[in-house]
Amino acid sequence: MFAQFSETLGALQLPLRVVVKGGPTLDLGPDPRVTLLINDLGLLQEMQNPTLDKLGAAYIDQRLDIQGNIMDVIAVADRLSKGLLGDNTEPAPERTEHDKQMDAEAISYHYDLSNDFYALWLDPQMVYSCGYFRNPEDSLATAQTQKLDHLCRKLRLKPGEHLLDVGCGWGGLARHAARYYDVQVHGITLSKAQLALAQARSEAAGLTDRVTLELRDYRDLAGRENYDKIVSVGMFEHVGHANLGAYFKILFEQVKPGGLVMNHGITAKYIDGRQVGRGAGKFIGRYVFPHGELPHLSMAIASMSEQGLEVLDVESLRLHYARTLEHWSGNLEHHLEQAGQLVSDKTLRIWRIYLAGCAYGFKRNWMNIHQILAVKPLADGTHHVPWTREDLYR
Ligand SMILES: C[S@@+](CC[C@H](N)C(=O)[O-])C[C@H]1O[C@@H](n2cnc3c(N)ncnc32)[C@H](O)[C@@H]1O
Repeated sequence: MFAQFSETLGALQLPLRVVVKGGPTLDLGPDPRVTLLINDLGLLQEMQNPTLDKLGAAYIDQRLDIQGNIMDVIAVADRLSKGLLGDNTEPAPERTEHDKQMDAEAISYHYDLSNDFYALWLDPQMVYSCGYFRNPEDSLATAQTQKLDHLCRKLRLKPGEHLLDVGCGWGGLARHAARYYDVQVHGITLSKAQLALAQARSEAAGLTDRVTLELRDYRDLAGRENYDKIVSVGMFEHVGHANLGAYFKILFEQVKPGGLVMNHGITAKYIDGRQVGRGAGKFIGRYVFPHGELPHLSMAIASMSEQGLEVLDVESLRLHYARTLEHWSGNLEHHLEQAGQLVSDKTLRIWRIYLAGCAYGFKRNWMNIHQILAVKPLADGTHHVPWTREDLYR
């Protein structure tokens, strides 16, 4: 078994050392930077068909341990997987009918994990979405502040306006918009842990007169045309293809005529949803974001348009997200010991792979992220959005 394994993999010349527990050690190429410690011999057989979800699962289940820089580990795993399996793509994953209970459970699984754990590797504002790097060398904190401001500028926020933040996370955008743009923000989230900390932070910042945060599903927003502007950041990945139309319909109904809607979210590489990354998406769906779904940009735009939202502007921030994830992953790697005291070993293994793997995937164009700005036109079809983008960059 080991001879067959070494023959198949040796040809790939990977900078990889394989150490079999209680057995031999094998270098699969010169200068190994990554070591795989195989705790379960059965894995050698499975590694003849090394999809990334299988490799990830083996690590999570402790059948496999890793040594080396986590980014190198991901790169080597991908080379190994690609070397044996090629570039084949899988059909689109099965989509689920999302209901409120299913979504609440999925959100709680991910976001109610531990605020202290997230605080270890996010920026000080705890913004959990792609940053905006004016310069690739910007710090994470700078990039996140720039992103919050980029969104507020795109929304052309004016003092006294009412802003709905759908999926407000730990409230970073709500505080930024209230503090610097003097708007009234209503933020909703499905995570109890997020809400508690977001509320505490808005109280500590003395912003409770302008920031109202609550536990609420977007489907439970009451009334119509309550808001001048709506922003949704990193949330629509949880909506599901089946509910995309209903989601944008709610945003359309909630915004006043002439108001702007910003949808910032991750989008699929291919229109038909076929998967890239040899099982990477399967891993994310199984361990990280249950029932998460990525629509293609064209699908999001079509769905917004169908609901009456006129798309004005689209910006891809793909490489910004790769950089953001590199920061998150790097921060987590620097705090592994503390993290191990806050979450289980299994969770820590999952999040290590997820953050480094997504940094790798965004860099390689396995998925994208788009800010889509739309307007709900006035009754006569016009609107008052500036005729150029010049104001955004002044
Ligand atoms: C990736 S986080 C982004 C948080 C925040 N926008 C940020 O950029 O830091 C996704 C957010 O969407 C919220 N969310 C997901 N599904 C939701 C739903 N059905 N209704 C309301 N909020 C939801 C989650 O609770 C979480 O706050």
